[in-house]
Amino acid sequence: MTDSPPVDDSAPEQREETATSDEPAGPNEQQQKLIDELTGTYLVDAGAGTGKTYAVTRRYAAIIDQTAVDPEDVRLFTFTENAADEMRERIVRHCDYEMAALRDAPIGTFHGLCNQILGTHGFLAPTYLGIEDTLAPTADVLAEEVVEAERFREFTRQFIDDNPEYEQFFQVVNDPETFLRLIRELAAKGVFPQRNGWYRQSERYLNGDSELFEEALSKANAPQNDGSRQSDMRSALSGWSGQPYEPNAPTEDTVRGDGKAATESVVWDAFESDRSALEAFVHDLYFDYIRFALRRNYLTFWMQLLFAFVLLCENDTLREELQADYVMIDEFQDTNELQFKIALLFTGQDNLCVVGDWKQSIYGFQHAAVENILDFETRLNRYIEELNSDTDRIPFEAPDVEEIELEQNYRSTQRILDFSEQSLSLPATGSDDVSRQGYPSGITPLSANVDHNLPTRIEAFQSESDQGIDALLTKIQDIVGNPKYTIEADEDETTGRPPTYADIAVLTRVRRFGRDLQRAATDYGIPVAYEGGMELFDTDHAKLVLAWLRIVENTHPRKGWTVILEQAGYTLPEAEYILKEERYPDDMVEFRNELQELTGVGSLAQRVLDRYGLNDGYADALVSTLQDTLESTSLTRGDLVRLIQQSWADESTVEVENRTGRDSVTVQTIHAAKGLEYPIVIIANMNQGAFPPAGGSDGRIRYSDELGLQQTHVATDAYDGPYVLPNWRYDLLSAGIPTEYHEERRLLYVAMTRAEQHLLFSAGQEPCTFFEELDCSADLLEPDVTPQSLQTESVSQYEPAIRTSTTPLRLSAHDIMDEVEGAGEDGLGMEHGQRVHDFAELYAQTGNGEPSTPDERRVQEFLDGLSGDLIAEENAHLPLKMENGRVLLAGIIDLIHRTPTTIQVVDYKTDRVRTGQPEYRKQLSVYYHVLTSVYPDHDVELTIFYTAEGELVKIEPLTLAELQGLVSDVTPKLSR
Ligand SMILES: Nc1ncnc2c1ncn2[C@@H]1O[C@H](COP(=O)(O)OP(=O)(O)OP(=O)(O)O)[C@@H](O)[C@H]1O
Repeated sequence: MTDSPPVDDSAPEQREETATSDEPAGPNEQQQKLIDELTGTYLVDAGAGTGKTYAVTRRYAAIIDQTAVDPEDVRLFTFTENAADEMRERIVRHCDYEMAALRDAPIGTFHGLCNQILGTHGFLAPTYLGIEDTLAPTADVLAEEVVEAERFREFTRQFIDDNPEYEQFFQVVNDPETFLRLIRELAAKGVFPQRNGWYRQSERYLNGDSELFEEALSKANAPQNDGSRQSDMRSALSGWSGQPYEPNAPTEDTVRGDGKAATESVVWDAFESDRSALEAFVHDLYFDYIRFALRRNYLTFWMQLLFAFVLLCENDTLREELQADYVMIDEFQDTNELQFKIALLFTGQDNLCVVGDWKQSIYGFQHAAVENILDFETRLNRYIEELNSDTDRIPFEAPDVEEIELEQNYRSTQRILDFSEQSLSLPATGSDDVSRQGYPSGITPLSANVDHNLPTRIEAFQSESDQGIDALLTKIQDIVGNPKYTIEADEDETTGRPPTYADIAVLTRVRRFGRDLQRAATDYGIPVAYEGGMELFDTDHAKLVLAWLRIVENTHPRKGWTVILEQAGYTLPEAEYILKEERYPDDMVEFRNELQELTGVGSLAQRVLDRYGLNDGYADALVSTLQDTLESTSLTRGDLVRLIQQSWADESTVEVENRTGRDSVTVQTIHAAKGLEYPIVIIANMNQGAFPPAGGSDGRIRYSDELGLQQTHVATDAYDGPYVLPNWRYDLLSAGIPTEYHEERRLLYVAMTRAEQHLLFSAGQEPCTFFEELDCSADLLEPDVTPQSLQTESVSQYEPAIRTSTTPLRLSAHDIMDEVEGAGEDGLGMEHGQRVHDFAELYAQTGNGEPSTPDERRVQEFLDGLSGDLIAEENAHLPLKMENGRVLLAGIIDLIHRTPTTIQVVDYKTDRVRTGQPEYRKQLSVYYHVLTSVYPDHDVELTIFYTAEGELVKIEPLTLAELQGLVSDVTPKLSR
């Protein structure tokens, strides 16, 4: 803690007012500039609460109000569906369009907009990577990471069996999560495998970036104190000789040199060492996993972006068709490299506007690239060059970038704005020297533009306990109703009102603290509601369901019984006796038998939870998550036991949100609080190891921009192995990259700027460096919580935010057909029809098969007469956007006959009558619209081959609008 004087918290705000909260003056000058200047490339990198989103929505409105522009001509990327909806609402308020006209406008998340194009045009996208499987629009999108993790585990087991040559890597890493994280990270960079090698410029990334590394090395290996002290890198390498490296490792003297810096020639040799075996392994694992997913008909978010990118790169006609005249991206600091490139591929003219705040870039762990905004112009030009290297994909070059600064803040008091400026230059640990890192730490000062008449308090407090929870609760009790913490009130601007619980937000860097606080608060009767990701599998609910599943599925039933008996109050010796004798209580045996009768996992979980009277939000979340997991994967109930256990071990989280709307304190992680604002913010748990969090290192095979693909350990036969030893090359190289805490500082900035009126910091007995370095002295606070009775109306309940399904309603093409008498019948029974189809499929695919009926013979003759490629039994899926949701019409095309210019659809009918033809027309029309989008350069023709007569009948397709009409007739209640 610095010795600076305590903040004078009683001084009223001193600043120039330019607008009042009641009477906003309209856009300020800089906002107006952004709204008025509609063409060209703009970068708005401005602080929190400066009205970026406010200005972007008005700019969008101004663009579409131009006569020559329609909403379809403007693509706007956001980061959540909610943000997209809110944007639409805001836009409508400022333009001549009604909401209905904006419903189909391309405003949405990267995933949403990519999914849309994949649904209509993505069928062949995998072929561009040399994958023969197609991408069905019916593919499930796995939204939950736990589900993907389970699928990936299944994949790795198979991959290990099939690829014994990669055993050395599986010796080094034995948790599939490491690989999945690595694959996701590579995908976020735009690094993709293709059948032979890597896609486009991917390989460049894998070998590291020598310029970047040199830059880092020059900092880490620069002698200190004007050359009198050794470099950080050299001191980090002391103790090298004590490491169990392979015999080929250089000696400590060699790596450390005899001067003040480490020997760089050895470092560069390590940088350039051959890593082709590692690359080949990662390639095969990555490529095979994509194929695995396609074959199981699922996609993940990152795969959606990957395929959309590939499609936009490779299909020139489609890209040109989809390119918009104007492209805007909100929250640009959260984009990863691939998203930036995708947005560029969607940009048809030099009218690009990106808006964000580098200081709020806090999603590095999800691979957001803060450099996208920090080095916007350099990256923009590099990506355009990269994408245009072989053909002109982006129809403009190196645009002039105009930067617009927004400096007025519409949220916090001036005191808070000034105070939060320090966050980006505070050291995060004792050895973290921010001044030497050459990273932006200066902030454009912001001025408050809301009329704040009341004093601001900025305080820090500390207590003798570990986390400081009781002191924090004491402070909360002190704040509520206390005139010292008066906050603004709409009804009375000058005198304000004393705060309630709901005015307070407690923000924490690590999730677990939120739950600990909630528990302690509930014990004292203080209303506190945690919002954000919860470890759903680490609850009593999940443990009981798991225990019963173990018993029912007979997978370690002993473990299951132990939990159940303990829960029922049996002592350990009693439980042991029961287990030994297998004499379980009758009611439990009865319940087990009852569960064994149930088929669905949802109903099983529900019954278990009912038995224990667990019927809260967690229960709902658990049942629906388990149900979703089983539905979207081919897992059995037995596999589910493993999944729950693994998710529990991985601390996997499921989003829950508090829906009470009662008077309770909100507790959130800083990540969850981004974009929100509260009158009073307490940044809590500022303790050692909690901010920045301790541990959490990456896996043993990892990627970094500087070093590319690296393995931290190697499997070796040295020393009469086999052993897994630390990789000396990696240790040497990583010593050349200083550990950086920039994102932690940005998190601190985000946390501070959530406060409107008062800002507090809290720590326990071992505060973190941030807390100690704050320009605000801390008071010692003696915990003195007064137990109170929790008002029922303020009891906070966890309510899981159960994801509304983004999956379209699936219908079969047959669902839109009416039954017609005589149609579909051939008088020879259903089996006859099926046999004809089977024969036709086999003959088309292989040319083999002997016809056993006249119908089959006619099919054979017909097929023999076709000159083009034959594709039999192909799945077809037509996505349709309906008034109130999305529908997917699915069917199977009997035969596609493809020539260089035409696509002929053939449907075999064994009917003896023609009465069904108008209904078949509906079915074939579905195929028509699928195939015209898959083969835009071909003429598509629909035909029915009546096998009874050998007659080929041409069918005219219905329009899309007619199909939509038919769908709405059969789905009057479609409500998704
Ligand atoms: N010119 C203005 N006049 C009045 N209110 C404004 C003005 N500009 C922005 N605001 C208000 O300020 C608040 C913050 O605006 P907005 O959410 O657009 O900021 P932001 O820069 O996107 O914030 P963040 O960086 O935290 O996401 C909103 O309530 C918005 O309506």
